[in-house]
Amino acid sequence: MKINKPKHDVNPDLAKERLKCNFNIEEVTNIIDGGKDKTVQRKKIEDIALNNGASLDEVPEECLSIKERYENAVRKSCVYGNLVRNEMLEITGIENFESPVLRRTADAFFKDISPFMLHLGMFVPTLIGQCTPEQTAEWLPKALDMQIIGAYAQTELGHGTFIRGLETTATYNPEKEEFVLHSPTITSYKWWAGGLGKTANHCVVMAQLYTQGKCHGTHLFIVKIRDLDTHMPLPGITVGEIGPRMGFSSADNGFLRFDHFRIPRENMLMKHAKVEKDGVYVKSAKHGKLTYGTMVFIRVTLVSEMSFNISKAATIAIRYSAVRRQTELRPNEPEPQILDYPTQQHKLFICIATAHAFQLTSCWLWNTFQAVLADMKKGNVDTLPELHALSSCLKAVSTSDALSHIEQCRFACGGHGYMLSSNLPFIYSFVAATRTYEGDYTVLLLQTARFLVKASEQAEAGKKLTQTVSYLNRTANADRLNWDNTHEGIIKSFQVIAAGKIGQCVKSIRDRTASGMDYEDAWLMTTVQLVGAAEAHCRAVLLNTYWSEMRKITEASSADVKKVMHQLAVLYLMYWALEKTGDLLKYSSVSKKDLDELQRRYEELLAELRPNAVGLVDAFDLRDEILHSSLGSYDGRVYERLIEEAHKSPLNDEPVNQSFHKYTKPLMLGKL
Ligand SMILES: CCCCCCCCCC/C=C\CCCCCCCCCC(=O)SCCNC(=O)CCNC(=O)[C@H](O)C(C)(C)COP(=O)(O)OP(=O)(O)OC[C@H]1O[C@@H](n2cnc3c(N)ncnc32)[C@H](O)[C@@H]1OP(=O)(O)O
Ligand SMILES: Cc1cc2nc3c(=O)[nH]c(=O)nc-3n(C[C@H](O)[C@H](O)[C@H](O)COP(=O)(O)OP(=O)(O)OC[C@H]3O[C@@H](n4cnc5c(N)ncnc54)[C@H](O)[C@@H]3O)c2cc1C
Repeated sequence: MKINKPKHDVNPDLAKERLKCNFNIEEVTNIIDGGKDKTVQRKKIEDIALNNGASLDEVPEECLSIKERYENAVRKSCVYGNLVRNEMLEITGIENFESPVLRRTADAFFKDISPFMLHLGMFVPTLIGQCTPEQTAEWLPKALDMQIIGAYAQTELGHGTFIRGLETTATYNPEKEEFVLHSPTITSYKWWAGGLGKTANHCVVMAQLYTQGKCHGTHLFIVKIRDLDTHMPLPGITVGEIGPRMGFSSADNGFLRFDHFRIPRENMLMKHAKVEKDGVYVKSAKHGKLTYGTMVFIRVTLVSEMSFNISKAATIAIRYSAVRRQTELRPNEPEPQILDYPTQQHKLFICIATAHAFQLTSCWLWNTFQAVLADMKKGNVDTLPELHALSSCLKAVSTSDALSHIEQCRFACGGHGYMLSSNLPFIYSFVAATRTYEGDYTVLLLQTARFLVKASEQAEAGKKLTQTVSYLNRTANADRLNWDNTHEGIIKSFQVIAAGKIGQCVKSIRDRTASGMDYEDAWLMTTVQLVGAAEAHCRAVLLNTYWSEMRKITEASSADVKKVMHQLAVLYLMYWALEKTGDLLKYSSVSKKDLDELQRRYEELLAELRPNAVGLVDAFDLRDEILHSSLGSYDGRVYERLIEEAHKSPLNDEPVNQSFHKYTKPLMLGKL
């Protein structure tokens, strides 16, 4: 594999690490990309970005003012958008406009985020999923060609989670064949939509549909909010940016208020329901929640997005840990590389394993999603509830795990990890938002719990369950599992934990209703346990999927690659078994001796993986221009880069800052 040659000598410690690596790095890269041809395609697309000015910021993004950051991000988005439409989509195929490769390449342009991300990320998928064929023909080519730029305006100031509580109204007027969009209250302001504040000229709006005097619940509408020539907001539209946030600093999350704003009837997205010219409401969907389709789609894609973000953080922290030396172990001996500390390995190797676990699970989830779409095309919506339950818990757990692993990577880099130039704070604050957006962590786990409680009751009644919950059929009446210290045994024990927790929830709800509580209150009182049960189910799914997909995907691999991929998966199983010892003690016959043995094996495994650590992150094949990190670049010039970045601080533009003469000196002289 052609590695982009570093311009400088590689740090000697890092160079030695690469010599220690005992597997074929390119083979692992191909596995991660999904095949050799995919690696070639990815590199081709990355080359297009890198040869066209990506990563060329004279002043680092973080040193710009809010306005400058936004304007710079728009400039780069236009260069990038143009490359996407003219060159990259030709390679991926237009149907793969959401390809992870495009997403990954975008990072070569944006350290933080593109104000156009939601255009491709949510606006376009909504058009694809919610339009009739006529509407698709009208809007989609314009959106893909970026003749119109869109946002997804669902959340309001008063409601994000509870979609049924949204207050924006779309009232149909049959005389004019128009909908009137209105924001009746302060809490009905649309709030948060990415790109809505300053960038978008269109948006998809979720609003309560009224026709013939009746409310039919939330539906989607496409709305032009700005003049395409002047970009001025149209009369009846108040639109702006919501203000600085923890991350997303180069984008324009927006607010939007409608004052009796009129749109043509055809602007209701009518794939699943429509309003006839005379105002008659017709529902064609066989499932009530198909208008939520974009959210399901994004939840599915976020699992792969989390893999990518963990792989960036792990690459930075592991390369840095190979370069960094700290603390004498024995007098007069060189200080060890911090990567030699088992505590450091404990923080970091799980990140490599998790990146693989999420990548393989995301491919499996994507295939499940495609199968459900195919079913729905044939009019069968029976598989949707399982997909919703699965995508909800995997979105919740993958974003939450990614966040804590990335924070560990930052801890692993000590003080330098706190520098924006390390890129870890950017990655962290980007991922922090994913735990909330597209469905809050707790809320989504409670969605999965609804499905699990029903499934458990069906298992109790002797019904055969679908694949991801079929373990409930086997474990419904199991009390404590006999501990079996094999890999399959660990996976089974997680299924028994999940089944036990779900069973306990069902019992709590029944006990509470039996003592006179109504079902809603009994459910509410049990929600802490229900979240735990859904998380346990998700862990069982993740462990099982990672293990079985890893074995499948490495069937034809070389022995060394097989070995290291196997070691990572075993590490993942052991890590989670040790994290959940309380649950294992409760639901299996595991003994203190078994757990001590597991701990010993885990520590040995860290040592076995140690020589391959740098090779494993090199296999993620993240070019420096995508990584943007003073600590994580391929050549390991950590200290030189930290100094170079420090010199870029605008505060170093002059030797004395004017504030000295204005304020400090008068203070020193007692003249203030
Ligand atoms: C041009 C240059 C471009 C440069 C950039 C390049 C970028 C490259 C491409 C980018 C690629 C990828 C990046 C992607 C980035 C995305 C960024 C996203 C940003 C964030 C966007 C948002 O946040 S949008 C807003 C999201 N909001 C939410 O998620 C809200 C959460 N709430 C809900 O989902 C629901 O309201 C609820 C699930 C909590 C409950 O809903 P509701 O009250 O209506 O339902 P009920 O409780 O009554 O349930 C009834 C039954 O329905 C079931 N249900 C609920 N939801 C669903 C569903 N979605 N599907 C199926 N079934 C569902 C529910 O379980 C109930 O079932 P029963 O129990 O059987 O009754
Ligand atoms: C960076 C970012 C970008 C975003 N982009 C967009 C966008 O482009 N378009 C868009 O429409 N929206 C967007 N959002 C909004 C996002 O989807 C919502 O913030 C998210 O769905 C959570 O809703 P909320 O803010 O109302 O939180 P709330 O629902 O108010 O949550 C607050 C707390 O209450 C708890 N809670 C709420 N309901 C329940 C319940 N039923 N049971 C138990 N606990 C509960 C939650 O767990 C949480 O702890 C974005 C948000 C962020 C942070």
